[in-house]
Amino acid sequence: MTNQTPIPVIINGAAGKMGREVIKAVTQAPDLTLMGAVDTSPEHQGQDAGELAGLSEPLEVPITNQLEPMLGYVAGERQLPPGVIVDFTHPDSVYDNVRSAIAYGIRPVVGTTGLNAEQIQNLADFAEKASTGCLIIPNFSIGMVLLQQAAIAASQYFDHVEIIELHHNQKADAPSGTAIQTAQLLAELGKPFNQPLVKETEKLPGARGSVAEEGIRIHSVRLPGLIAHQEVIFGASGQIYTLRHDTSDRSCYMPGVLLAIRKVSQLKSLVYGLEKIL
Ligand SMILES: NC(=O)C1=CN([C@@H]2O[C@H](COP(=O)(O)OP(=O)(O)OC[C@H]3O[C@@H](n4cnc5c(N)ncnc54)[C@H](OP(=O)(O)O)[C@@H]3O)[C@@H](O)[C@H]2O)C=CC1
Ligand SMILES: O=C(O)C1=N[C@H](C(=O)O)C[C@H](O)C1
Repeated sequence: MTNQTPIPVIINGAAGKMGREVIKAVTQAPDLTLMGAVDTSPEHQGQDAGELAGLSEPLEVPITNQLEPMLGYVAGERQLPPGVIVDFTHPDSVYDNVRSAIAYGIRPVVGTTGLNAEQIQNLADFAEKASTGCLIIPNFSIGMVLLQQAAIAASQYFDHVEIIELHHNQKADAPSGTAIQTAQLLAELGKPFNQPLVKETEKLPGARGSVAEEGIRIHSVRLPGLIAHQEVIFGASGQIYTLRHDTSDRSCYMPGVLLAIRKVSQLKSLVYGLEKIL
């Protein structure tokens, strides 16, 4: 792998919590080369990406807010393998970012959550027409994939399930992308969950959480001190079965991010979920 020409990588949202981790991870990977670091945050314009990520040496890659020129620059480097852009920005901008990247032939690896089903379908259509790989991964940690697989297995035997997701209080979207995906995976079984035994009244709106597909409920907690956590709680007569995943450091996402960067150029369409590329 190290003898091959490295894959050019752009990080969008490079100055953010995830972006800084990705700068470190990409820089340490011999088969990848960081060519661009994009972020709209005004206070970081022109700052060196290595310095921003706390590396000992500068990377000579300045932060820029100019996404399209950066996409054009990397797309123009014809002697290099196809470029990849990793997006950890904001739910409001990710859709346009991904469309722009595909238009330039740059393969998106999307960690940003908050895309709705219609947006994902539009991006899938766009990627298909362009024959361009695109990965949308609501959660890059292997522990979450394992939790979801255990939850799918359990859902065949339990008819009642609720999801609690807990995150830091700088998170823009709720419920989390991971919780929505977890509910979708359980709903694929095609059976209704949580048939009510009584007529329920919410004395305060939202007390029973949000209702996802097949009646699966999701509750969102936001507190300083948390990073990212999820419980899937199954209930049946006389027993509770709880699955829980805790993130203590954002480095847990980096093996999944690097895998996605290496895999996305082998794809010709949009793929959703880390479990599909493991
Ligand atoms: N898939 C996964 O495994 C994970 C996904 N996430 C998701 O990733 C996203 C980012 O999370 P996190 O790093 O914690 O967020 P941060 O707010 O720490 O970082 C986002 C960065 O992107 C910048 N930004 C905002 N809009 C744009 C834009 N249009 N173009 C370029 N840069 C932009 C922000 O600047 P400014 O601050 O000035 O707005 C900020 O520097 C969220 O959606 C989160 O849910 C997070 C962790 C894991
Ligand atoms: O904002 C976060 O932090 C996270 N976002 C993703 C989500 O919405 O599921 C992944 C992980 O939970 C961390």
